[in-house]
Amino acid sequence: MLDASTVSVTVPATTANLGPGFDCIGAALTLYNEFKFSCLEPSLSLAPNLREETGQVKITVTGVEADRVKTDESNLAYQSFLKLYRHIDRTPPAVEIQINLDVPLARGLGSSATAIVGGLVGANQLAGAPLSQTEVMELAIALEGHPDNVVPALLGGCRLAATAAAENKIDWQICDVPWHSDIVPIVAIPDFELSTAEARRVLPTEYSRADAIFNTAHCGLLVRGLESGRGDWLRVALQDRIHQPYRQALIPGYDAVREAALVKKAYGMVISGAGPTLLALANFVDAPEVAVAMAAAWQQEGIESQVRSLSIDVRGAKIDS
Ligand SMILES: Nc1ncnc2c1ncn2[C@@H]1O[C@H](COP(=O)(O)OP(=O)(O)OP(=O)(O)O)[C@@H](O)[C@H]1O
Ligand SMILES: N[C@@H](CCO)C(=O)O
Repeated sequence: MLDASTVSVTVPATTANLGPGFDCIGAALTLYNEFKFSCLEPSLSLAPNLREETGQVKITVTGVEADRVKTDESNLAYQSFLKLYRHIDRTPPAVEIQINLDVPLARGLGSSATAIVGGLVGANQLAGAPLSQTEVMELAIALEGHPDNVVPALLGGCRLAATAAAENKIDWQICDVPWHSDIVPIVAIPDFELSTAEARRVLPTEYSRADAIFNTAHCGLLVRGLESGRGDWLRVALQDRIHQPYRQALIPGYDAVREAALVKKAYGMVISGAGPTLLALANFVDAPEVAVAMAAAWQQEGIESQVRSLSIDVRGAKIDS
């Protein structure tokens, strides 16, 4: 079989958790990274005994904070590319990867998920699409460790992921969460990074029954609030006791930015993913003032930020061959 030799994959940024949906809810945003894969040689056909990685890769990166992304074999998009070839028992082709970034790194906007999804989808396409979208999704979740960024990055929209018991592997149920068109996601992206690993280290390993009940109730209300666009529900729903109380201290200016957003009638403000980006949800009428207030509040704390009113991406990872 001769594979297509060039494929380009555009992958949206994502905002995970949305307050109470820690590690299970996320939404794709209209901000994108692009990954272009060009085979430098045709890929070899099924050859389980030739599975050593060739190590032949050339990576170039352009766009936002391009110099911060590794261009050697440890690059996450390339590692994900290799993972798919390993999974299908085929030798990966030598490849050139051109990455163009618009999603800032380590800010809580799913940059790592874009690299994982980009690498897996690109490899699958170059290999002639041997894996279904569900199989690609399962590999992506395994690589990232949790589903809330990679699932919406792959599928688009706002998604809730839950596991079902299965014999030898985790069986995922993915549910789309309708997002009312009046609700605008506003991201305030500060000029400092916070790695997901660091933001997960500060979390407890056990929680009280009261906190578990609190988040269960708020997560249910969040789903209905997003669907209906009801402000009274969203104002209550965007509260969390699983991760935000422990992470706020890692984000200087958190209280001031939240207060500024709420004064301008945002429904609520949460940490986007593992932070440090802060996400406010507001009615489209109030969104412009909320955005200005969040930027001003952070500036008063001596922190530069970029604040953007975005929309929900409904397409997910998009392939151009
Ligand atoms: N386009 C990319 N190509 C290769 N590697 C990337 C790319 N984008 C991100 N990464 C890798 O992912 C790391 C950031 O991952 P991390 O999980 O800390 O942040 P995030 O994914 O931006 O945030 P969050 O998971 O909270 O949304 C980077 O330091 C880099 O190693
Ligand atoms: N649910 C994850 C998202 C970031 O990868 C977290 O909050 O740690």
